[in-house]
This record gives sequence, structure tokens and C-alpha cells, in this order.
Amino acid sequence: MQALGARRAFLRSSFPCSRSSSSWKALGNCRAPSIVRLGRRGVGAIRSMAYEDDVRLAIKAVSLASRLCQAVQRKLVANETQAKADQSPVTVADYGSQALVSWVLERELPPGTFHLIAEEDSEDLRAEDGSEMLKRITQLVNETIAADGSFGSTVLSEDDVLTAISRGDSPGGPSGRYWVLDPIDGTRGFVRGDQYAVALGLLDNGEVVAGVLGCPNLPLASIAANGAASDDKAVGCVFAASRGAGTVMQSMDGSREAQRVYVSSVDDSKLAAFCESFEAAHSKQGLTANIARILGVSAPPIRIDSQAKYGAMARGDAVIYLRFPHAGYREKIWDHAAGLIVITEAGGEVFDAAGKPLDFSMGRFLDLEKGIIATNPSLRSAVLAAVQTAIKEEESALKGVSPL
Ligand SMILES: Nc1ncnc2c1ncn2[C@@H]1O[C@H](COP(=O)(O)O)[C@@H](OP(=O)(O)O)[C@H]1O
Ligand SMILES: [Mg+2]
Ligand SMILES: [Mg+2]
Ligand SMILES: [Mg+2]
Repeated sequence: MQALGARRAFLRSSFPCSRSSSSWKALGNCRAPSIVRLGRRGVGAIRSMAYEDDVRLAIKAVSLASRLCQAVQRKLVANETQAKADQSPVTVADYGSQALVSWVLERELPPGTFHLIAEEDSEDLRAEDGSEMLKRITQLVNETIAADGSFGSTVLSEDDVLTAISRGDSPGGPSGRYWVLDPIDGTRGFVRGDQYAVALGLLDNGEVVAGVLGCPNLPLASIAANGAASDDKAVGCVFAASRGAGTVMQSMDGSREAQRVYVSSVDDSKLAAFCESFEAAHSKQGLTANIARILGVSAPPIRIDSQAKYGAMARGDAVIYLRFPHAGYREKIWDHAAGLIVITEAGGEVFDAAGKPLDFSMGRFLDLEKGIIATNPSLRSAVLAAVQTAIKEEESALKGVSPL
């Protein structure tokens, strides 16, 4: 394990914008031409530095994993994707990303303090027919580490990779610190060549206290609600947030400076664009259309895969996020932990269909009432009321009776 000084130096080099300072402030100190510039007042507004090193470490791990995913997405081949027992897809990049993030965190955190709740497990890779895939994953992980250059001549064995992936099996719970990882959120989007996110959150005593979202395909320019394309074609965003310190967005390649981002302040629901899953199987698009109708929203839904939606909303591209899984689906904490703090630290609110905050203290699953909603404080009551009306209408329609 490295001495603290060496660890700090490593973390400083983890994010290009932060090279000149060891402080999380440095991210905010960078000039921000388009959204909100963090001048002296803005920096002064960032009071809590409690998770500063955790955020830097998370950014390093997520950036590395994102590079591995980008390399795979560029030349995705069919035999690098498998179907899991629940028929959802998993690729070499999901496993490679989880192995990298887990390995980096274990390496950098004080001994005995690292606990990880992550989506993937190593069972299929340990099976006889998983050996080719494991070989490929190990190769990808080692290529990514070598290209990064900050880990010396480290080479991971197949066993190291399996161990790193398996470390994500922590059950979580109400006390202690847990890192929460979705190595690729939106695998279907990833395989389609669309949006996905590497999502890493940190829980402290059951609450999300920090989160980083790597969104390699998300445009740096805002997504216009009317679908109009921006002249700025650059893609690749990293969103980072920690409790009390706000949310910042930076370009993934480090070419643009970090900027504080904020949710939209639109307070007229008719003007509020909403976002939802691209996959109709993940959220009831009929129900969300009815919620939008009740709210008077006229813009078409912005449909994107993964927690990239939370990032896009945190910078004001959409004002409302609606997610209503079909009956029987249980939400997992890694699908929302990082996204939640990215939104709340940008000034937004995330709650379920009963208006309750999401509870991350119950282990690997979220137990919630019917769906997940995010919006700004001005629209919270109107959106919640519309959600509850639309759900009542849906239930009545199913029973074949009028809601009145
Ligand atoms: N039937 C279902 N209903 C709701 N969510 C589902 C689902 N099947 C899969 N998911 C989750 O939806 C996530 C993608 O979210 P989105 O729809 O916002 O893109 C998936 O994450 P993974 O891709 O990490 O497995 C998966 O956890
Ligand atoms: Mg999955
Ligand atoms: Mg996911
Ligand atoms: Mg995933």
C-alpha cells in the first residue's frame, strides 16, 4: 500500500484539470465558459471536502474503465456478448470495467476498508466455456493499464481479474462504507452503439455521499429538447458529485475545463422536457406519456440509455426524469446511486411514486413505491401529483372501472 503522500500524488494525476492542485476545489476552479463559471464565490460555496480524495479516486477508476469500454465499443464483436440467467446482456467490457474499477479501488484505499457492491459476478467466467472470454477480458484490462501508464509495469493474471470481479459481492446494508458500481449501465445501449455510463457511487451509513458518472458517448453540448443538433459534436462527459460540494462536469478527454452544473430552474411544467429509458421494456412509456399529458408537457420525451439521463438532467437538458418499471421488476442500487447524487448536488430531487426518498440502506436492492422520479424543487409537487393521478388512471383502466 502506498504512503499517503504517494497516494495523493497518484490522485492528483488522475484528472487532467486537477494537476496543479491537490484539492477538489481545483475542479471547480477551472474556467467554465458555457454553463456556470466557478469564480471565487463558487469555490467559496463548496464547503464540504469530506469525500475529496474518494471523488478523485472514483474519477480515476471510472475514467480508466471508460477507456476500456470505448475500445470495446469501437469493435464490438458478437462473441464478446453473453446473455445472463435473466437474459440481460453482459459483455467483456462489463466484466473488464468491473475488474478495473475494483482493482484500482482496492489498490488505493487503506487496507481492510474497501467493500464493493457491483452488478457483475465471476461465476460464468469460472465455468469451462467462460475461459476464452476471461482471456479476452484479462487482455483488455492489461492493455488499458499499460496505456494509462500510471501503474508501472503491473500485469494482472486471469486469477487477479476473477478476484477483482468477485469482490463486488458485498451485501451492503445500513452501516459502514460501500462503493457501488455499475460497470456498464445501459449495456443494451452500449451494444447498440448508443449511450451508456460507468457509474460509481459511495455509500456511508446507508446514504449516497459521492458519485461519479462516466458517459463516454454523451455530447458535451446540451441535448436540445426539440432534437435540434448542436454544432459542437464533441462527446464524452464525466460528472462528479459529493455531499455538500456540488456537481461538476468535465470532458472525458480532459480537453475542457470542469464546470459546476445545475438542474433546470423551469417552474412551468408545460415547458419542462422529460427524459426516460430508451428501452420500452425498462419503463412504461404509456404511463409516462400520460404523466406528461397531465403536466401539459409538449416536447417529445428525450430517450437515452443508462444513468447518462441523470447527468443530462443535472446540467438542465431535461427537467424531469420518469422511470416506471413493469410489474415484478426490482430496482438495484447500482442503477441509481451515482446518478442520484449527481442530480441532488446539482439542486434536483429524486423520489419514488409515494414522494419518499430512495433508501440505499437495505442491501443490493431498492424497495420503493412503483417508480423513480427526478425533477427540480419547483416542479416536485406538480410532478408527484401527476404521477399519482396517472397511476390511479392506469390501475382503474386495468380493473375496467372509471378513476372518478
Ligand atoms: N425489466 C426491466 N425494468 C427496469 N429496468 C430494467 C429491466 N431490465 C433491466 N433493467 C435495468 O435497466 C438498466 C438500464 O437502464 P436504462 O433503461 O435507464 O437504460 C439496466 O442496467 P444494465 O444495463 O447495467 O444491466 C438494468 O439494470
Ligand atoms: Mg446488466
Ligand atoms: Mg445498470
Ligand atoms: Mg450494468
